[in-house]
Amino acid sequence: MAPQTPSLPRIDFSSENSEPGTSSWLSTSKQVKDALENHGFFLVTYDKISSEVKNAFILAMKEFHDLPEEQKSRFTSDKPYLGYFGQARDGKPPILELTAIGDPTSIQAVEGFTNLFRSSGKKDHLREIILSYTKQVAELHELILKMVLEGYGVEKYYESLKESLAYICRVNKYRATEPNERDVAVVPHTDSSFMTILDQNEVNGLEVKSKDGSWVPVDFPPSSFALVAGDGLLAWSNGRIRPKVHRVIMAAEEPRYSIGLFCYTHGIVEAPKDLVDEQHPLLFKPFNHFELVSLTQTKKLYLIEDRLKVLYGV
Ligand SMILES: O=C(O)CCC(=O)C(=O)O
Ligand SMILES: [Fe+2]
Repeated sequence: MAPQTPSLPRIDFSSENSEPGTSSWLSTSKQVKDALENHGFFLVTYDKISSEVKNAFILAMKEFHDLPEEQKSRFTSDKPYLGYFGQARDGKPPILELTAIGDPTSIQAVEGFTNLFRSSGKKDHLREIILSYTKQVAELHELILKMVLEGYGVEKYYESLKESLAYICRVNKYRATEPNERDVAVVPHTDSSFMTILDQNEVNGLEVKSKDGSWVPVDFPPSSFALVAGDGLLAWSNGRIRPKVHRVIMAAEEPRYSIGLFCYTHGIVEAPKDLVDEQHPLLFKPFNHFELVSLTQTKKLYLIEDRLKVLYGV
């Protein structure tokens, strides 16, 4: 039997719980808010994304990673956080190769990626798979965001926030490890996104840091996704939601594929005035979200949990 992760909150988004306006919607929104404030993390069961769509997406990414190094490396961008990255370490294949596609719900952006493949049949097929998967996970993001706003009684801001959302899809491939090899493949960090939805193949490896400092391995139940709070939610909630520290440990006979759909805003991140009062003075100056992403990368603030305070603290 798969190991249980009892200390991590799990929320069921079956259709009757995620229909806006119903009483179950209100109680699910409360669960979302409580899980985010207490853990910065939850597992969500959501059966609207079929296993066929998910498996086709993972297979497509496997095909990409099976391409020769030279071909993969041609996927680049002028933005420091997009493109393909994979570097051999100590003469061994890299433990982690990552591929970050900006704006992955737009046809043009996805074509920038699928154009790496030579056959036009393959390009069309991959484009459809990527768009189908990322659009459905983006819908899940929007549902969660709507619940967060509902939970704080500020759903009036939902439409304008939704209009400004921007996504990055990052696929991580972790190679199988050798017997007795146990690699910290992704060091402890928090995400600079508003929030991130993580999905994976059947190989575990993600761990989240609990309040007592211990590491809790995350086991993904069927049809579930992990929701990780990032810096954007910290600023927007005016300190009520803390980003979750997480890492990846690889010790597995099979490669692990994980997919992160990182949710950002195109514009400025700031706490709504309703969440600022005498008990909750404003903690961060309004900031441009993609400036934070660039600074995190170029100033090497990736590992600094308090980077928002350092950069934009009031
Ligand atoms: O592979 C995972 O499960 C998590 C990866 C991660 O934390 C990240 O890409 O920011
Ligand atoms: Fe992360």
